Amino acid sequence: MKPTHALCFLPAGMTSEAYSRTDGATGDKLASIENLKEIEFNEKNLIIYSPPGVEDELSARFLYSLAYATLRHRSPDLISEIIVFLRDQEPDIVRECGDYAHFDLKRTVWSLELLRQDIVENKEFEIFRVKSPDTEPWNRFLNAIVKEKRHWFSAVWLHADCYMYRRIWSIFQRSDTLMDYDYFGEQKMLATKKAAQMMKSILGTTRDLKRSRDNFQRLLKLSLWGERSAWMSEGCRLNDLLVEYECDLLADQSVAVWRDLRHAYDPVYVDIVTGNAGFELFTDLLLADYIIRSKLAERVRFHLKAIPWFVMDATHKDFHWLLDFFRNHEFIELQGFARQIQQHLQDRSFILCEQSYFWTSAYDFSHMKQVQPCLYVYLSEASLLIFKGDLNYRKLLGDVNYCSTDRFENCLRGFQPTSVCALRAIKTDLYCGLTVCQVEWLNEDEPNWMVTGEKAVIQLAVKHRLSGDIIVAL
Ligand SMILES: O=P(O)(O)OC[C@H]1O[C@](O)(CO)[C@@H](O)[C@@H]1O
Repeated sequence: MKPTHALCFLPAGMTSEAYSRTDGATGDKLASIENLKEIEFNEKNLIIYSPPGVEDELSARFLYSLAYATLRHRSPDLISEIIVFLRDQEPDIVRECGDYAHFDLKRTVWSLELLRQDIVENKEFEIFRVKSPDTEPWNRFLNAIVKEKRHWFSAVWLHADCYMYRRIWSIFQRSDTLMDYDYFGEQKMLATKKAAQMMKSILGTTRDLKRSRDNFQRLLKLSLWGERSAWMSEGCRLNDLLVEYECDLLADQSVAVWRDLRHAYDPVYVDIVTGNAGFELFTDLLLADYIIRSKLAERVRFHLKAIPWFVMDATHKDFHWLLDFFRNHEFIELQGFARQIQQHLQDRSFILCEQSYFWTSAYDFSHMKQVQPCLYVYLSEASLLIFKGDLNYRKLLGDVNYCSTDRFENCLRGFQPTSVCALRAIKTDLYCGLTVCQVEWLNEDEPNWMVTGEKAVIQLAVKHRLSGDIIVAL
């Protein structure tokens, strides 16, 4: 069942009556002018005054949707925040990137302002002109979108979201001095530093955990909840928190994941398509370390992002930065963990997969077999493929507004190189695999529950690999 989002995502400052009564006669004058502007924008851009229907693709063309609220407010705000950040950090950036960065920054800020304006005015998507390894595939993707879906507010939301992050990156690619600069790097590093104490105490609690179903579930759940900020607060205890979070798990197939892994044929590989950097990446490493030490698999392979992505996503650079951070930290527990990871990398029980731009394309995963067959085959060598986070979940479902009770495996639309597990803290109005009425009950309690990241799911679609059968026929 799908919820009605009628009251959840009204644009800021707007009442539901304002939509039904457009005369603006009541209330404060300024608010009415704002309301009128919104109405004008909506009419000009053919915004539909309803939430998406079942099996519609999410899009900002639906007024009552998170996509609309994001494109109308959050995305332009995010670009403004980058601009403010660049201005504040100019002296540091010039120190890091060289004197000429001063001039490049001016041009970069100007281009970011234009991009912001593009979104605000609902312009058409443009093809990319700056040469990068993924320019051609991106342009092929953009050229294949039907004309009516090439604008920010008419596009599939997933496409618009990914396109925005790729556009931001391409602005930085235009200048020699800033092309390697990670504009989200500072946030990722600060968050990691804040979490050091917590990571130290978790390492203390999880050291030498024996192979058991309970311990596996504990580490899987830790990796799921890895981005919750409560972890950072002083004095919180791992087991207490995991117990407290249990009631926020709307679907929990962790036992099935354990069973699937235990019965997998050799050689057992587990692939993790990571989400956020910092503390969340630390929890992924902890899970991977446990998988190797308890001999559940002989190899864990990590897929990281090739470019700065959705603010906190982990890139290869973030991975190496985290290792250095641990190595040089005053806490001996963190130093020890760095040595352990280094050892896994050396003996190839941990593999950092070759950088793939597929993860930072706008393709949903059902297109992988056709667009990136080598990656599909590579993933099919694994016995278990774990996807972290909300964005990966949207890519699994192709941003299709499935009925919330539809089975997870039926919503993957053919993408199943192997057993697929989603560890997802819910941040978007998109779900499947839930029980009847679960969404309605949650809506009654708190209409915005689906954007807070407080509820989560562990879901699994099993695909058994036959013994010795590593390569999947395309
Ligand atoms: O870091 P995560 O969990 O992948 O979340 C990214 C999500 O954040 C959002 O920007 C919404 O908060 C979505 O567009 C996206 O799905």
